[in-house]
Amino acid sequence: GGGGARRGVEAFRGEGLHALPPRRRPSSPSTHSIFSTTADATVVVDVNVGRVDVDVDVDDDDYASPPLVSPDDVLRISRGGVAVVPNWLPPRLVTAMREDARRLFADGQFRPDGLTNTALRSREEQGFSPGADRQTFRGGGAGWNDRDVGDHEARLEFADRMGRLREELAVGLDRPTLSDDGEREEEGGGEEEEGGGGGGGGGGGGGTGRSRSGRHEITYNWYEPGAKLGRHLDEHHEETKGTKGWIRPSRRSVTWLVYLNDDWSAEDDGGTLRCFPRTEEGMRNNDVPVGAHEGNLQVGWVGENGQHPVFLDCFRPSGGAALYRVATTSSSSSSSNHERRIIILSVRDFDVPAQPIEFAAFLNDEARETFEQISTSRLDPRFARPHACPGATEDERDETTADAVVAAVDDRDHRPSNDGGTIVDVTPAAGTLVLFDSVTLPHLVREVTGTRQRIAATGWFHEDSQFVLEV
Ligand SMILES: O=C(O)CCC(=O)C(=O)O
Ligand SMILES: [Fe+2]
Repeated sequence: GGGGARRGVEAFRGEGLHALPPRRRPSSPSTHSIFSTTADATVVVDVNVGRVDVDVDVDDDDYASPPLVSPDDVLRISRGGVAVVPNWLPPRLVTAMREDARRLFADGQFRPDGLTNTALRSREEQGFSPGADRQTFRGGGAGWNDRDVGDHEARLEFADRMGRLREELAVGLDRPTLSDDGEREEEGGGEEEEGGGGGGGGGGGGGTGRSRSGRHEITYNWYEPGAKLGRHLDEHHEETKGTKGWIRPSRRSVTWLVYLNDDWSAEDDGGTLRCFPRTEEGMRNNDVPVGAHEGNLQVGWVGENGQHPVFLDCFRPSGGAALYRVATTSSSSSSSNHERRIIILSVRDFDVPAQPIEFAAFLNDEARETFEQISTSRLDPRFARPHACPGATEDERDETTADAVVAAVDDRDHRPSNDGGTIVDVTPAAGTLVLFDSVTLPHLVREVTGTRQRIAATGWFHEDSQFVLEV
């Protein structure tokens, strides 16, 4: 292969460990070796015989690239934080992709795909306005890697890099099915919404959302001046999505964003990505991975710092559902011997109601005191359509109701939901990578206030759903 080693060097950020892929390790376990890597060769120092072998016959594609994400960042993602890595994408590729996106935009290859607050109204009512709505490129006829549109080679190189990042996350986050490429999901099947509640779906976009090369999503995002994206989550517990929740074989697991904007100033240009992660203290006080536990997706937080993930198990032996958290106790004999136990937080097993769902109603008194819900109408405009408002009648499905909801959403947009959360603002500067858990981290894009377009590559790494309903 060509260029693998060079890409590896460009990826190097001067931090983190240099891991060799398993196949480069010596076949004899008795050989005690010290490894180090350079751009051109693998140096094997054989301690036993005092001899130095320089293996220069390394295939570029086998070459051990430096990690694309640090262990610290992986830990941060797994504890409900946001990983931000400036200068992650080589400038050459940033430029090539920005030009590619511009050309595709001029060729009419982008589609409206907004989750602005106007998404509270139905699509037909909405009417698309380029000045307010985000637009997305999901690939030409043959998907992201379509040779017939734009700079196919730049997109291919980028997809390859994201594939390597995905493999690292599969191991680092212990989400093994992230490394599954998956068969292409059947498209067609209509315009079903990923978010289940209508609206733009935060990039969900439904049946045409998948890259044609697999189940993972990879897109370009385009915001004209004036455009923004309301606060939302990128994935929700299946059972909170209504009847459609269980039909997909995979779900969004990790959200990634790579910005392509040269000389972007948050002050002049706006377009800040605002994230609502856990606080540093909360992350320190939690040793349970966020997002899902044994396939049960997270629906909230509990604890003094809102630090403990709360999961929803809807397949209890009773046939009902329960809310629980996971406690880790290290046994006294050995600190490496951790025991995980489940603490049920709901008073009794229950049937998950239709949206809007208030899980707090099912919790015991102590848990209810600190419970903070995610995946809810209060926190996601996709679920806050007029007909989903508590007490809304048929007559109330009008602009007035919608505007009231919009105002409430706007008001809430600019502060964390409670003490367990904090705000992290990210400037969408060229080459910056952002990663977070798709289930647990609310986020929004503030209005683009300058005169330039905000351009990004955006996508989702998928992992297996808990199971697939045969329909
Ligand atoms: O463009 C961004 O910074 C965020 C986009 C986003 O949240 C989404 O597409 O779901
Ligand atoms: Fe999003």
